[in-house]
Amino acid sequence: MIALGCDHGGFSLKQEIIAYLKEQNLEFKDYGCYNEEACDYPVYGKAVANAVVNKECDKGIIICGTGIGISITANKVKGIRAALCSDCFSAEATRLHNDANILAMGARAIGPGLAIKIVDTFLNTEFSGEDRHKNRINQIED
Ligand SMILES: O=C[C@H](O)[C@H](O)[C@H](O)COP(=O)(O)O
Repeated sequence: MIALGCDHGGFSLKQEIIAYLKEQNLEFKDYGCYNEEACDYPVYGKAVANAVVNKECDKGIIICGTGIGISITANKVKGIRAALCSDCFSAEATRLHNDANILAMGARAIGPGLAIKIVDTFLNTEFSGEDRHKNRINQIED
């Protein structure tokens, strides 16, 4: 189950991602926002982060204008490793090395075509499980 969240700046890209997830028969829960009316990204970043740490969802995807505010918010929640990605290399590397559990993107920074590729890469790359990476993740948790 994938948790989705955005602010008004990310709403339209989130709709594109929802269409893609439906096409792929992937289950998701949408934690808002639900329209383009101005709102505050911390509300939705926190909701998705909580859904992931509480194990209601396995991974999260969060979007705001830049992806920055909403990723800063999510990373305040213990256990969250949110990665702001605007390329597929980073999306793959953050799964392999950081076992990132939330993908953040900036809807004003990248287009929907690239965003979908990034989502696909993020969701289809497993953590490498290598000891050096586990050790570093443990240090983050500490
Ligand atoms: O990091 C913050 C996000 O990019 C927000 O989406 C952005 O600050 C919203 O800006 P505005 O309220 O001017 O639409």
